[in-house]
Amino acid sequence: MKQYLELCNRIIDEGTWIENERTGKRCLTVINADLVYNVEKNEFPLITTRKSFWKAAIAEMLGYIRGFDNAADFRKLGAKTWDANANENLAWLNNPHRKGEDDMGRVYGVQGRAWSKPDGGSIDQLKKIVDNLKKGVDDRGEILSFYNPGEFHMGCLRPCMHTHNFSLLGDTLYLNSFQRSCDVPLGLNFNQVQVFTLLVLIAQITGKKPGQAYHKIVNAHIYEDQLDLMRDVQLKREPFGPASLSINPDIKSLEDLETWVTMDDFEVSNYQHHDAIKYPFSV
Ligand SMILES: Nc1nc(=O)c2c([nH]1)NC[C@@H]1CN(c3ccc(C(=O)N[C@@H](CCC(=O)O)C(=O)O)cc3)CN21
Ligand SMILES: O=c1ccn([C@H]2C[C@H](O)[C@@H](COP(=O)(O)O)O2)c(=O)[nH]1
Repeated sequence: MKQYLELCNRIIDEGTWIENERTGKRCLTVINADLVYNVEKNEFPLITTRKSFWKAAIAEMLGYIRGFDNAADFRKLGAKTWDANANENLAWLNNPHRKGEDDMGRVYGVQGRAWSKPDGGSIDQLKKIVDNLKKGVDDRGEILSFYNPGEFHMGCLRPCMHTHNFSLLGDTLYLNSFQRSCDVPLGLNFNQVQVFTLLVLIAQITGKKPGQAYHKIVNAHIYEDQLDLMRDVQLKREPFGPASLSINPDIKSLEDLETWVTMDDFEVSNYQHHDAIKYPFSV
């Protein structure tokens, strides 16, 4: 929580106003933030200075793991987060690659599970990582990358958290996650939960112990219409102590994650938080 608050304060104290063409809004912006989550000690990085909808964040990550390309599938799992990008952005609505209502195109999980090969067929990056880690193998290239510039024109948004790099030291699993662009009031609240949960899940299904997760953010911003709420409401509140996450121990394989897992398989304890804050969302 402390590192989140420090980043928010840093943006407010040192940020530069940048005009963003895609959304037509100005963003108060800093470059480079490094967050670390202690997954080993189960210090779940939930924001406490407002209510966090952590189940939607995990649902979104599970949708990426399943390779979803449709906002309706995310909704069924419990995340409405892709509705706007799939159905309200004019550039995407006019894109000939859009397959209709709720289609997100070739984004995130599609790249993670079915990266198209130029010579035909596709690559399942996540399955390769899980298979290797289960055997105790880290080939120093255990990388799940959603960033495929050759297919940006076929998706509604370029991935923000674009790369997850796993590493094995003995039987401890580490994760470095890279994010190019971060909406700190809304997105980061979700992304922290996702990095943490991804490491816990992959450690659990490969029989490893989770260590630390390292989260690198490049462009960290607050949109102009979010600033007052962040500065005058959220940052005035006193944070509470960390919560912890528990996951159904029956989840044992990638196939389990792909087939029967729901949000009922995740529980949070000791989550003390202030009231919800409704931040504006920019499409
Ligand atoms: N401008 C922008 N910011 C983002 O954070 C973002 C995007 N676009 N586009 C793609 C995804 C979608 N994400 C989202 C979308 C919506 C919420 C959101 O509205 N969260 C609310 C309520 C969540 C709920 O009720 O389930 C929140 O208070 O956290 C969060 C992350 C993160 N990403
Ligand atoms: O997981 C996510 C997904 C998206 N975001 C934010 C970051 C930006 O505010 C927008 C994406 O806009 P770009 O113009 O493509 O950078 O969505 C996030 O914080 N986390």
